[in-house]
Amino acid sequence: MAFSIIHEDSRPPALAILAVASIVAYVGLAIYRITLHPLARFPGPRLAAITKWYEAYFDIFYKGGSQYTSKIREMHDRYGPIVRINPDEVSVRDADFHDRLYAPPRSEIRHRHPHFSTTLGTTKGSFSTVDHKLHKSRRTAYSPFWGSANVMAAEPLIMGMVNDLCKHVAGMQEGSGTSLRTLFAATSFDTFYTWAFGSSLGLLDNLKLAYDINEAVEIGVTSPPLHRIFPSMMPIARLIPSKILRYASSHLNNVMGLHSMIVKASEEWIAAYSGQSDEKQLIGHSKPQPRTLFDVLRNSNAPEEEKTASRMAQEGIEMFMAAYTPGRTSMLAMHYLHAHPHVLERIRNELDQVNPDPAMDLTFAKLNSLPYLRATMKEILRITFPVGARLPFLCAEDLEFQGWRIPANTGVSVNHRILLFDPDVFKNPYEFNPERWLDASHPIDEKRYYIPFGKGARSCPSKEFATQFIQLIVATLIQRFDFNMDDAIWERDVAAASESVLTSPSTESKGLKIYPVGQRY
Ligand code: HEM
Repeated sequence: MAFSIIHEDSRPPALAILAVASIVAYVGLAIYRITLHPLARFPGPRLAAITKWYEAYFDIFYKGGSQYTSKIREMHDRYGPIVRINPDEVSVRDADFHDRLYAPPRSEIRHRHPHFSTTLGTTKGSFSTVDHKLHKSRRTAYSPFWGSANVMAAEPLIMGMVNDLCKHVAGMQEGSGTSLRTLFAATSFDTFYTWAFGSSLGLLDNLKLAYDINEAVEIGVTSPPLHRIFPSMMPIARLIPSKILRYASSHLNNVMGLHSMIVKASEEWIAAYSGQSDEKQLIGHSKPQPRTLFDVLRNSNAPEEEKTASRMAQEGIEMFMAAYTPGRTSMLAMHYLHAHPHVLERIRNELDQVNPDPAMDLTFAKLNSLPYLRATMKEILRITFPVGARLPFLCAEDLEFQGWRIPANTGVSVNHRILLFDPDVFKNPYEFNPERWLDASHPIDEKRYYIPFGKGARSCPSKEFATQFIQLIVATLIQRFDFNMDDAIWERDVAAASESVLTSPSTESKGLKIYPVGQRY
C-alpha cells in the first residue's frame, strides 16, 4: 500500500507532460521556421518569423493596438523592400510589384488571404470570398450596379440627400451637439441604402439611428484587428443568439443587428418583386432611374443559389459597411479645405463660374469639368486614404521579386498606404498640396501611384460613386456656406493614430464640428 502511494505521487501529472510536450513542439516549430521553412532566409525580425504573437503584440497591446502597419513600414526602412512580417507572410514595398500582385494577367490566380476575409463578419459577399474564381463571378454579377450609367442615374438621389444635409447645416449653431461625423454618415449610409435596396432609412431625420449605425461600423473597422488574430471570432458571434451576445459584446451585437436589417431588406425585396425586375416600377419616369443592387443580382446570369435573399444580403452588408468611408472622407475633406483657405477660395472661384447661383444644384458633369477641384479631390483621397490594413493574397504560383522567390500560397501584400505616402513620389507626403497633381514639371505616374481605390480584380467597385458623392457633397457645402472648423487639431482629430482595417485618429478625438458663419446664397 505504502509503496503504491509513493509510486503514484512520483508519477508526473498529465498536465505537466502536456506542458513539456507543448514547449518542445513549439521550440521545434520555432527552429523550423527560422531554418528549414521556405521563408527562412527572407529578411525581417527573427521574432516575427518565429511567432504570430509578435504581430499580435503590436496589433492588440502596443499603444492601444493597430500598430503593425506602422511597424511594417519601419521594418522596410531597416530590412529593405521585402520583409518577412510573420511566419507565413511577406510584405513588399515596390510600385511595380504592386501592379504584379494586384493587377496581374487574367490567367493568374489570386485568392484573398482567409484571415483577412472575415474582416466584416460576412461570409458570402465578394469582399469575404477567398476563392479567385468565385470572387470573379460574384463581381461580374453585380458589376452593372456600379457601372457609370447606374451611378449617373443616382445623381438626383444624391443631390436630394445633399440638399437635405444643407438644411441641417444651415440650422447648426456654435456649441450645438451634432458633429459632422454623424451628419455625413447619415447622408452617406442613407444614399447608399436607398440606391442599393430601394427604400430610405430616413437617417437625416433620425440622427440617433445614424449615430448608432455609424458607431457600430466604426468600432468594427477601426478597433484592433482581433478578427485576424482570432479568425473564428466572427463566425462564432454569428451563431450566438442576440439576447446572449449583447451581454458578451454589445458592439458585436450591434453589428449583427445591422446584418439582420439588410437580410430583412433583401427578403422584403424578393417578396415584393417575386423574381420580376423592379425596373417595372420605374416606367413613366422621364430620366433613367437607378437599378437596385438586388435587381441587378437577381437578373444576373449567376446560378440560383447565388440569388437567395441571404446571399444577396451578404453582398449588401459588405457594401453598406463600406459606405462608412465616403462620410468620413467628406468630413476630413472639409477640415483640409478649411485649414487651407487659398485652396478653398480657388475651388469656390471655379464653382462660381459654372454655377453662379449657389442655391442651384450642382451636377457631376459640371464638377468633373473643373481641373482644380479634380486635382483637390485626388489629393483628398490620397491624404485621407482610409484603408490601414494590408490586403494580402495567396497566389497559386511562385512570384519573383528582386531575386527572391516567394513560394505559391504564401501571404503577400504591398500596403497601399506605403505607395500613397512615398516621399520619392509625393514630396512632403503629409502636406496637403493639390497643386502637386497639376505640376507639369514633376508629373506623377498616376497609373502606378494614384491607387486610393486599389487596382485590379479586387479593387474598389465604388470608385466612381464614392468620388462623385464626396465631390458633390463637399463642393455644395463650400459653395453655399462660409464655415468655421477652428476646434479641429490635426494631430488629435485628423492624423491616423492607428491603422486597423481603416485608420482612425487619436482616442482623444471627439470628432469634427462645423459651424456655418454665413450663407453664400
Ligand atoms: C473614400 C471612399 C472609398 C475608398 C478610398 C475605398 C477604397 C477601397 C480599397 C483600397 C479597396 C481594396 C482594393 C484592393 O484590394 O486593392 C476597396 C475595396 C472595396 N470597396 Fe471601397 N472604398 C471607398 C468607398 C467604398 C464604398 C462607398 C463602397 C460601397 C458602398 C465600397 C465597396 C468596396 C468593396 C465591396 C470592396 C471589396 C471589393 C472586392 O473585394 O471585390 N467602397 N475599397
